[in-house]
Amino acid sequence: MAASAPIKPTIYLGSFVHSTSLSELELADKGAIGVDETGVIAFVERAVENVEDVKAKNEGFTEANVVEVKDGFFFPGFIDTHTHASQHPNTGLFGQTTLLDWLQTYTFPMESSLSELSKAQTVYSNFVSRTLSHGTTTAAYYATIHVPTTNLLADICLSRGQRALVGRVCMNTDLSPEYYRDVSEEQALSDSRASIDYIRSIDPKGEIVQPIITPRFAPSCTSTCLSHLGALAKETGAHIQTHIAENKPEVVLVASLFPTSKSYTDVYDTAGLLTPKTILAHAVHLSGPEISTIKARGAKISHCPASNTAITSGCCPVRELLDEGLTIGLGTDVSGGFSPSILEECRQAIWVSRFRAMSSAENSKLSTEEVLYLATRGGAAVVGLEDRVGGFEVGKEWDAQMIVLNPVPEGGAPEGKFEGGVDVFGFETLEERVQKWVYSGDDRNTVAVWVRGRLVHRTGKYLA
Ligand SMILES: O=c1[nH]c(=O)c2nc[nH]c2[nH]1
Repeated sequence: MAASAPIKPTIYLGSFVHSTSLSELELADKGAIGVDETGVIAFVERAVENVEDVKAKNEGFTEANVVEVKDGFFFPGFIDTHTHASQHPNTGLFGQTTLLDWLQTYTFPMESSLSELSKAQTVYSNFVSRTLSHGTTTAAYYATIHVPTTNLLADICLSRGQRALVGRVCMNTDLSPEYYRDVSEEQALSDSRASIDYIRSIDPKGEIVQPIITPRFAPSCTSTCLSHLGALAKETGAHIQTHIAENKPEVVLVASLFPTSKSYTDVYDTAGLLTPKTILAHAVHLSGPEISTIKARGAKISHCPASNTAITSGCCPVRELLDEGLTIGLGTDVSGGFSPSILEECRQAIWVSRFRAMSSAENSKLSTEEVLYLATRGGAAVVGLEDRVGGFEVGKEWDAQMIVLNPVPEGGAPEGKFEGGVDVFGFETLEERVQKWVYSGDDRNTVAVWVRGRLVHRTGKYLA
């Protein structure tokens, strides 16, 4: 279905849960959320006893569809602020490597092979299906240096209805192998421009897909290349994504490659790459002055805890970054990260914060409420969609997932009865159900997913 084709007004009936602030969730037991024919939330009602009354009193909803959640709740779609679609086949493959040798051993060979259209079609279609199945309604994607297959990823997101920022990766230094690098600064610029133009041609209003300028990271780009990309961002108003201060040897490498820069952050700042539309992934090893500069420029942070642990980059001081007032979302960072699930990233963010609390930083523990905020409203602010998605308010678009929690049945699973690894017994409060989902849930609990009111994923038994 075309992204802007009208849909039937629908009332989403039953419990809903969303963040109202960093530390608070609203848990509404008997909700009714009306979504109009454009996919926008028209009303949000609480303590609903009878859906017929809701239909009668809301103009345009007398004939509305009703989608009811039983044994679960509606939750905002997840926002993955940093992931590499092109590394998906490597998910789980990282061995004992750390960032710089991991790139050479696993990442560049895989990415370079995605010049092939048929392989890219298979990998990207699969990854979009996989992330949707985990409730990811928006993703900031890295593709590869290849324009045709980067554009293909944007086509796939648009046709599947997943919101996406799609980036053609730029890298022109000999950190990358000869078989996989931009041959010149000019090519990095012109290929980036070509991909921006294409993505804007298929979705001129950027309702579902938008381009994002993607210098891989400072060691992959010459300062001229970075400056060209900063100027391109200014000219086109496009978003920017890159990596920063992920591991210590990388920080040392940047200092040696850019000896006149004050810091890693300064390399990007000098090139005009730190803007309110910039997403900086990792940010594990930043100094105080760097944090101040990032804040002053309004750039955003993608916290990628699974990846930071898997390739042993470090423990990002998220509590301190939040206290400094930075805007933060979560990123799966496949395939440094080993899971395409933002729910998994919520758990990993909590664990990393607790390991920090047990070692040095007592007050660093993140709560369930806080990570769910980062996964939704925080992520929305990171990708510049905070006015449109991330929570359930009138005027926001219906990007949502239906979560169902069922106990494991004795002797097997009767048709339509069993979803996932969360056992509920009927006496849990809604708050307890949410906690249990965060710690033991997975994609089996995500039985349906919508973007702008359109169904983009469902399990076989639901909403057939
Ligand atoms: O986690 C990461 N994944 C990458 O692909 C990458 N490239 C530079 N720095 C990186 N970090």
